[in-house]
Amino acid sequence: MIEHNLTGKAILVNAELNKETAFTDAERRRYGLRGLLPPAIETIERQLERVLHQLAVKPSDIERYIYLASLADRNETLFFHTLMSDPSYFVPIVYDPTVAEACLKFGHIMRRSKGMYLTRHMKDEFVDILREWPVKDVRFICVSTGGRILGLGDIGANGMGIPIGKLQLYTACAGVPPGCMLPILLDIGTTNASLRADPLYLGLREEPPEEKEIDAIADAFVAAANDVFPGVCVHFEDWKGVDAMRLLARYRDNILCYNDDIQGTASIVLAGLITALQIKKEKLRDQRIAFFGAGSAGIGIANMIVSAMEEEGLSEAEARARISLMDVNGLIESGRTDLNAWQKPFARDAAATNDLLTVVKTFEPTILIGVSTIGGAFKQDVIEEMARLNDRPIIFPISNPTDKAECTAEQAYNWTNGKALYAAGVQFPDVEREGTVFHPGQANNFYIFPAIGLAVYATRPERITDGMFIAAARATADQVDETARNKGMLFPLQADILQTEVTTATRIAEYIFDTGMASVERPTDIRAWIEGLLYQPRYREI
Ligand SMILES: O=C([O-])CC(=O)C(=O)O
Ligand SMILES: [Mg+2]
Repeated sequence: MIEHNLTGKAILVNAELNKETAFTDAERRRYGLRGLLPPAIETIERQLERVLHQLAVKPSDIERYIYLASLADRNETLFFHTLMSDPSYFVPIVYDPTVAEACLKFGHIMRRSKGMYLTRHMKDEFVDILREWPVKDVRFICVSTGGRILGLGDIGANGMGIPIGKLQLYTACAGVPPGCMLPILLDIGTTNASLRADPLYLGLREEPPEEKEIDAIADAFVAAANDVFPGVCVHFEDWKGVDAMRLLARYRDNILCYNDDIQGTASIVLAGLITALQIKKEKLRDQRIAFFGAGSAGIGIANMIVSAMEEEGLSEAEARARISLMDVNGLIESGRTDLNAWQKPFARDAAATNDLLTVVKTFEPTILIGVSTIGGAFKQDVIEEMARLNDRPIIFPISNPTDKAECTAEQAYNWTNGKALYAAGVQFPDVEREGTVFHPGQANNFYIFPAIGLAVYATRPERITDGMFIAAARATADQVDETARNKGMLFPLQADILQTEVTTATRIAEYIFDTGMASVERPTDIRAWIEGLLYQPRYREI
């Protein structure tokens, strides 16, 4: 039973309460809905049929995205029922890659405002403004400045599509109840001059301030969020890389927060590597890993790999020596004077170069990871060299959306004679080659952050640690069985995403209890307890 004091039309425009044609006769009488609805009384399954019919006649995924966004505004239950009925079909529509197009066009396609917009000019009033949010028990805030959205760069307030989409996946992929979530766009301005010149742009038409001011705004924001919503988890998403790393370091030991681009991405890449190395029957500690890209994702992955190698007995220095990074200015090597604090520990004593092929030839990596946002950066000669050096090269071009991937699945399989163990940030279709079907993996953090969310929702820890993300990686990898691995599959099936993430969340929760970080009592059966908390996309009595 949902508590409320609404009647008539007010119920039909409330997305949480609205059931449209599924209101029973008794509810229609009780709330004065009789003449406001057509006489048919339908099940949610019949309503889903109508949704699918309407989606089928849309000409493109962006149109389907717009339709689904309006459905979410109108009828939350039916929206999640739709997503959860076929996650492998719907995730690419409400999330990457379609959400990329939606963000680029955000000011043009917007219908109804969702979540909250806080601007830098409201800094002294963040508390009062957050109190305007109608829900008091907010447990998750996903906040972005839009400073680096996916591989699209700075798109300012257009980035709002990302906090909205990420939080929808907490529910669709891990069953976290949707009412406790708040997407926020923290508008600090944008460096994107063409957006600032677009008459339909919805954000501040200003350059962002300097780092010190950004930190002051972020400080005011996290303080206000914790003041208004005690116990809230702040999920940072798609900030400019250096801001992301600096602010994670600033807050991770002081408040309940995480950065999905740094920790979530690292966790899913680690999961893919664990599976790939199970296929190869090798250890992580023996690998040599080359990164093309050394921003927040690259550094996040590199650091998590170092931690995982340390667990296998290497020292930190030994682990770092097995990693080579490149950024736009070339190899991260000790002669560089432009390295940031997070890159410096990875500087190698090697000759300066900005040629990836040279790095591959000299460093001889077993694993190549792309986090550069430069589409097509893994050229044929680079991939062929990886195949010459390795019987089964591991190739992970993670940048997204699709046209930013450093190489496609088809290229990787063709250029390695089908030997590559491949995963990208977006889902590429299966590739058929000389009678064999290859299944490219999707190393996307959506396997991880909803499960972290569910575990945090259940156990209420005071901090989020890298250990939780490593536990999530291992749990995800453990769910790829031998039959799947034999087919070269690196991740669990997306069709089973809810079961997968509940299992992952159970493992994270166990870790949280084992390490004494939970603030609730340990139940005897953690999985059953977590299952009891899951949101069900079914109509409840009102
Ligand atoms: O959203 C995604 O698909 C992955 C991600 O975090 C990013 O690219 O920033
Ligand atoms: Mg992101």
